[in-house]
Amino acid sequence: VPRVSNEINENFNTDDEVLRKNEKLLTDLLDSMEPTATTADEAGSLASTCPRESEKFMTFLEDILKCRDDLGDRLGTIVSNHLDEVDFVVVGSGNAGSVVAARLSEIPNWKVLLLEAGGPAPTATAVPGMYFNYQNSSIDWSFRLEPQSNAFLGQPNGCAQCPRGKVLGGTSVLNGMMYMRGCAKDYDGWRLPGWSWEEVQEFFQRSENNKEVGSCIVEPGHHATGGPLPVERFPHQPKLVWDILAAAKSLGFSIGEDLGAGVKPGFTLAQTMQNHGIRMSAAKAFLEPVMGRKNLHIIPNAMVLKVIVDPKLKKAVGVVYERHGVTRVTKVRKEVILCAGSVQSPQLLMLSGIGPKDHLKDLGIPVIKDIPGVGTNLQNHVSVSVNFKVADEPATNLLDVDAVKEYILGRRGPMSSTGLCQVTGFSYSTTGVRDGRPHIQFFFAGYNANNSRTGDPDEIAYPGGRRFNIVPTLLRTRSRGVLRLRSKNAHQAPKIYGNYFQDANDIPRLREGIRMAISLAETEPLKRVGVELDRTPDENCLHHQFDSDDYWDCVIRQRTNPENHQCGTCAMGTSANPMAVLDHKLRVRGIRRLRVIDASSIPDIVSCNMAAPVMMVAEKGAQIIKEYWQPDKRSIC
Ligand SMILES: Cc1cc2nc3c(=O)[nH]c(=O)nc-3n(C[C@H](O)[C@H](O)[C@H](O)COP(=O)(O)OP(=O)(O)OC[C@H]3O[C@@H](n4cnc5c(N)ncnc54)[C@H](O)[C@@H]3O)c2cc1C
Repeated sequence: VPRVSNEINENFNTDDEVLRKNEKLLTDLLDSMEPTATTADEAGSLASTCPRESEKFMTFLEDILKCRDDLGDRLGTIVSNHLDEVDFVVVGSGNAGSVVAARLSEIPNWKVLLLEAGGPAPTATAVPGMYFNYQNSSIDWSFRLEPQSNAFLGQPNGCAQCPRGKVLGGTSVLNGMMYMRGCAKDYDGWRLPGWSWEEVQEFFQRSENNKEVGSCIVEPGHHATGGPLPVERFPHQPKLVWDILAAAKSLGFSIGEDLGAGVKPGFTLAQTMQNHGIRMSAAKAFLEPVMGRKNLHIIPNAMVLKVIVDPKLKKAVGVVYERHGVTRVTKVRKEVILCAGSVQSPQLLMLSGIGPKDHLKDLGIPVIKDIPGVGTNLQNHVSVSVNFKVADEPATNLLDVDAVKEYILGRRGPMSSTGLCQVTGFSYSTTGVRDGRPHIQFFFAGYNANNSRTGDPDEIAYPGGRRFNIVPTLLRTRSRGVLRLRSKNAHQAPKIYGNYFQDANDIPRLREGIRMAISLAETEPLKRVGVELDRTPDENCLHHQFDSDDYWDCVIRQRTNPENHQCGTCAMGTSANPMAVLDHKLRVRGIRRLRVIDASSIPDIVSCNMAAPVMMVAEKGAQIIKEYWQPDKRSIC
């Protein structure tokens, strides 16, 4: 191995002959490992996610990755035939749908059909270093927000992006894998029976296989080891990660918080939803191990067009879906469960005649149930990216041949992590109430091993030195967005109005986050390694003095970054709340046999990333369904 590694290092460049030679060396190297099978048909190639000049190397890399069957999506190899009638139809295989389908199919005499609009996950999505590659690719719905007069002004056409996974595993195939739960006040504040922080812990833990129980990052009593979802820190950290944590410590923040035990002010390395350097999407964690179940049927590339609701009985009786141009109907004996996410669950309800009656009438959709709250209450975190540089550090490529070998041979090295994205921090703002819920979260981005032209360790990825970003993020904003149908065509993306910065406190508070990010960069541990604010002014804010409050407010409006934590568009609520779409058992109000279980069901956004909370909702939702249909068996599994 060392001999081959050295030769490749010495010789690697874009020259065809050398490339072929190195290919052979790596092939020989790989041949000495266990033989592996190739994966099923894939939605998008790795090379297509990179600039054209990287095509040769990235194609080569993808071929190597495909040699490892621990990376591929085995789910895509099994495609169910159409079924006329089942017990449950689950729509969408994302963070929620994978959990719901896996849990319901634990009951052997329940026939469960999972319909997913996307196909199998491309092999390289399993590589944490490729975290950013697949946004805006063929497995991303690539939604866009409607333009606003005071936000994302610098984005093309004033439209911000809203990535969502269109693939088996949904957005859990695109996300940053960070695992965290929010804090007690978040859930207690929902004021819904059965959903307090204390009551939902059981459902977080049901999913979890925490591989670091007993380590300093895992507080005793909050975690479990028996679930399908591996949770642990990445095997690799760039050195700057430790400098950032030292910097936070020097500002008085605690370090090494357990984000599963309840987020609080402090900085830490997040535990992540991966298994020693392999992304564990919800599909991979929950569905792959049970894909042999005879009663679990999965149909990828099946786009649900609407739920069929009996208008007299007010009862869901089935779904209409389309696959490869053919439209089909599947009926249900028990329930339809929408797990299509915050954008498409409300879209599907409205397409099915359930939503604000005036809006439906305007589009010529027959109204079956007037529920004004459908599509309202859209909540999200909002952030802005601040650029820093590491003076004098050349931005050499982190994806080189050594990195490939380290990953292929041991699932270690820069490809086995998301670089700086694994660090996060929480803080109160100086003006907000300190009630246990932090106001600002910090994300970081940089040091990703995700693209290379040549695989040469000396290749410069970005001219002008190493760059990274600190991304202060508002966790508690009172601004609320709305989602409306563009037309009654299910293939047309709905209109998403984010309505960011409606609340007058939001911009000053986000500016405070920017100031905190700059203070972090000015601490001794980061100054020592050459970190400094990138003082290249934003070209749209040149009319303000750099670093003045007005300048940063302008940057916030230009470079507004809607986070990826959209929720609340089919919110649970009590009968006293006229805008509630679901009751506390996730049932659509006034319609029988129809539930929504996903991020859209969450009534009030939690103080952190959303994947683990969504999976908790799914675990609890599945339990509620089991108890309803099997009232004599209260604790199955
Ligand atoms: C770039 C990015 C980074 C993120 N990073 C993190 C992170 O590090 N940690 C974290 O906790 N959270 C993170 N999140 C957020 C988290 O991933 C989402 O909140 C979560 O995945 C939402 O789960 P869901 O089940 O509601 O929806 P999704 O996972 O989006 O699932 C919805 C599924 O339904 C399918 N579908 C939709 N419409 C139809 C239809 N009509 N017919 C059939 N199928 C349909 C979709 O294709 C999709 O598979 C991130 C999100 C993004 C976009």
